[in-house]
Amino acid sequence: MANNDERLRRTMMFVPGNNPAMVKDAGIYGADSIMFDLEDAVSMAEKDAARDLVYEALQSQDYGDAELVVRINGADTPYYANDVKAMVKAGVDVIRLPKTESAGMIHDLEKDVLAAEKQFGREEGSTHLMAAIESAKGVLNAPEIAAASDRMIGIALSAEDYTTDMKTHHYPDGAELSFARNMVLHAARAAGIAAFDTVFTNMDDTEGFYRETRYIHQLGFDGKSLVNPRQIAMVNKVYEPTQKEIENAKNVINAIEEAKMKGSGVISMNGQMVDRPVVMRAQRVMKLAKASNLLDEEGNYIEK
Ligand SMILES: CC(=O)SCCNC(=O)CCNC(=O)[C@H](O)C(C)(C)COP(=O)(O)OP(=O)(O)OC[C@H]1O[C@@H](n2cnc3c(N)ncnc32)[C@H](O)[C@@H]1OP(=O)(O)O
Ligand SMILES: O=C([O-])CC(=O)C(=O)O
Ligand SMILES: [Mg+2]
Repeated sequence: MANNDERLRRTMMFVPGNNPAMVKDAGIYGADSIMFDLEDAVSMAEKDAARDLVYEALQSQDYGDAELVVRINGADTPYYANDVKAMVKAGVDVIRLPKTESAGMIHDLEKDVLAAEKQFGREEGSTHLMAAIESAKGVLNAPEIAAASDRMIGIALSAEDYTTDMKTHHYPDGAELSFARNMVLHAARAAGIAAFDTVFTNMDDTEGFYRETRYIHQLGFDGKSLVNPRQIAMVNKVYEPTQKEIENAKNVINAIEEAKMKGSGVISMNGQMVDRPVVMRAQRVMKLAKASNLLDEEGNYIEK
């Protein structure tokens, strides 16, 4: 299993790498992961300046507990080699490869990252990777891509490019994304890594954003790529467990602890069987409850 480090990744916010104010303030909004973009948000003329800006920020800014991700330019561009070197040198947590179509692209990136880790004295294996799936070919190869490296922490569906490749666009009901979402999600789960849903670009359509987020939460995605800080609280709201779910999760965890002391791995609670999968779901509920500030010091539910 790859880097399934149990970190919560509900929100991965794109920050244009050429915007000094946005890069500087990116940590104040509370995203689980901050993703500096060197690719499509940055014009050709600004590629080198954006790389320098993000490199400096990674060295000097305090982004708290957020995971720091950089979307580099693809290997078929003249920017890729310098992007990889600079981001590894800066000690980024995760490199996101855009428009990934094969496991081979991840293997090539892995070699380049390892060479950079050696060159700059970084711990070997410390730079994690993720892939954006943005085409029919990428979707069909998603299982191999997700399992391509022990450095992989996740894969993301990127619907803007994907729907263009499929000769359609991102509709409100998302029917055109159904196959891709299910492929990406199954590929990620089979590889033991995170799955991220696509960006939602209409900032004024709050109801549409909630509808889409509730849907991908129900499917089982870890979270979404975002383009705007206003979307963070909305995603967190959807991922927030209810009081009933929290109380049930606590009861499950207490019951299984008691059962373990009696030497049993399965028990019945209020007539319902409690075994490993139920306990794992309960643990995830408690982690989400904690991240949503819904627990006091004793782990009891607190009304917000
Ligand atoms: C298909 C793809 O490849 S998507 C990925 C590439 N695209 C991007 O990275 C775009 C990222 N998003 C943005 O640039 C912006 O959110 C836009 C252009 C979509 C909207 O911008 P605005 O209308 O200014 O947004 P809004 O009014 O909500 O901004 C509020 C505050 O949040 C800041 N902000 C907005 N978006 C971001 C962001 N993505 N990262 C960091 N800060 C941001 C603004 O600078 C502003 O700060 P201020 O109050 O200190 O001035
Ligand atoms: O990765 C993303 O979510 C944004 C993106 O590039 C796309 O949708 O094409
Ligand atoms: Mg794209």
